[in-house]
Amino acid sequence: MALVEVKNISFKYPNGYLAVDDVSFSIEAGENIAIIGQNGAGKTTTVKMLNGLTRPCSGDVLINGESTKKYTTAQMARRVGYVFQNPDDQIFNATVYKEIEYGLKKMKVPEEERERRIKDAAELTGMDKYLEENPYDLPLSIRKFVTIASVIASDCDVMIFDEPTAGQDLDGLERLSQLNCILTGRGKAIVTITHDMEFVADNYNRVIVMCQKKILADGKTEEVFFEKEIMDRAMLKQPAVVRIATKLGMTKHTLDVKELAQYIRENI
Ligand SMILES: Nc1ncnc2c1ncn2[C@@H]1O[C@H](COP(=O)(O)OP(=O)(O)OP(=O)(O)O)[C@@H](O)[C@H]1O
Repeated sequence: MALVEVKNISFKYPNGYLAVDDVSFSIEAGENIAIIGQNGAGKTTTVKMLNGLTRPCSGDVLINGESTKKYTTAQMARRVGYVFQNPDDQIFNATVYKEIEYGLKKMKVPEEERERRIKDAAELTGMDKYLEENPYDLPLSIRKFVTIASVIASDCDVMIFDEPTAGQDLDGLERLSQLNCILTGRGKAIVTITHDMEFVADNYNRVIVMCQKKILADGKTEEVFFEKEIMDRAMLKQPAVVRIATKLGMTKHTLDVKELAQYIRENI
């Protein structure tokens, strides 16, 4: 049984706009998935239905085989954590420590366990040096890690990151890569919405391409990225390694720059 099963979900906003149309996919524990697509494709609306922030108008989302219809949004937050695109939609406590602790107190996690989880999440995200700071005295890129730390501390099975790479420097991107590895190693499923195709090529085994409210492709990253027609239809730019390999006529689909360099050395 898959950890998450999304079955034919659709969603219409109150103004009647259909934002997601009959979308289905499943997620296994330990999977690392990027959801990509142009602005307005329906990515955020789709992932919000995974944790109950938005309820499907039709279809269903099952977590560990159980329909999310039975759960309140608060109950869902224990299973599926969501890091908003804009951290300022999420942060409201006076210190980083209290911000990470907030959800744990709500979940009535005992004090000792709370402290252990806060320490772990803060160390993983590099927030350990900011614990007594007011989040709003920190730059946006760091505030994003404060919200990531809160979700890590909540220890959900599924963690959704909406545009985590936006505004991050190389250090932030490397930290995100490490987090992906560590969290999937712990059996967490990571679902990331991003417009950063280079980051996807380097970090995700599977991509879901959304286009005009529907899923256009769902498969191994190297296979999908080499399908120029799909990438063009979704208005997505292929990462540099794919464009170079294609121009060179390399038959093997690789996203590995070292492998591409070796091919060039041996063949050109
Ligand atoms: N509250 C709302 N009311 C009406 N329409 C909305 C609302 N929120 C989003 N939409 C519309 O739904 C569509 C899908 O939005 P969504 O945010 O899911 O797309 P997205 O793929 O995540 O885009 P982006 O990459 O820009 O975040 C867009 O056309 C958007 O304008």
